[in-house]
Amino acid sequence: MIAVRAPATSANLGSGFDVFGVALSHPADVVAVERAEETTIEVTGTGAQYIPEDPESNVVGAVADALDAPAHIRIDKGVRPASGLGSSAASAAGAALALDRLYDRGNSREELVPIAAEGEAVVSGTAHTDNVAPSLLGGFTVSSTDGIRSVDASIPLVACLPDVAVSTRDARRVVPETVDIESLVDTVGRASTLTLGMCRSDPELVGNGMIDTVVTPARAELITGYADVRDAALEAGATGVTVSGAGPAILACCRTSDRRSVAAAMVDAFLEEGVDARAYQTEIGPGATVLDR
Ligand SMILES: Nc1ncnc2c1ncn2[C@@H]1O[C@H](COP(=O)(O)OP(=O)(O)OP(=O)(O)O)[C@@H](O)[C@H]1O
Ligand SMILES: N[C@@H](CCO)C(=O)O
Repeated sequence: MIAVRAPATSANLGSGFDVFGVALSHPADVVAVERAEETTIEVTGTGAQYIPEDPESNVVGAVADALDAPAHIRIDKGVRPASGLGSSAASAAGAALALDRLYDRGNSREELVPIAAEGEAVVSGTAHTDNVAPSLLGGFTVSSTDGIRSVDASIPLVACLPDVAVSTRDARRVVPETVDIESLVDTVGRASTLTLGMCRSDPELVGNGMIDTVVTPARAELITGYADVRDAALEAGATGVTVSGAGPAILACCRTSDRRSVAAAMVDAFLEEGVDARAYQTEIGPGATVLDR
């Protein structure tokens, strides 16, 4: 039996739609695999009741197929589904690494990224890699048409998750189909600033680079209280705020000294809108790890 802890992730970071992603130090899924004649799946943990155990519908079924690695797969969910925190990606990345090691397939983590992305296609309709890449590689990742690159960065974060669900499939429907040149120039500038900030582990630059005028305004409409929660986080010291992945989680970048008050301000602002929420005080962390058992 092999068990892997695969972390939650936050994709997009505002200006890097479908490109940027970060691994979060917590929460995480744990995926345990044992060889079997055919794939069966068992799911426990946060939101398990909303996750299918049928291999055709669960992301890990597609990963087992892609690796030709049938197994009994147990998923202990730490990352709530439809959260914007890469819940499906954590399971897919964990299964990819665990099954690869179980069957000695010898793939590198980079080679496992497109395999894990097969799982993402099952739930969102596209094999986007911006969540599975950080869950496998850790740090800050750039999924570009010319490859996937990662860099370690030390950045404190708050991921505030309201008690509502937004599916990635639905949130992709509101993404604008065209972009004007002014927005393009602004986005390239912000994304470049964010990348520099990651290389320097500078929360100020990362926060400035998270501003996005293209996708985030449309996605924010799907999240009750978004503007109030963003403003409360900025007032409490956040250096930048955006929708995490496809939402409804909201991601704030901050300095370590402000993280606790940013988290409290975000939860309170959601509560004022009548929405229960929990805040993860987290940071950029490592990729999936094989557990000693
Ligand atoms: N192993 C799994 N873990 C989580 N969700 C799964 C899994 N397998 C299938 N699903 C389905 O995927 C959907 C959740 O994935 P979705 O991409 O919408 O959310 P997310 O991964 O939290 O979001 P995001 O990609 O925006 O960070 C739910 O419908 C859920 O039933
Ligand atoms: N880039 C994807 C990530 C989903 O987590 C999207 O925003 O639709």
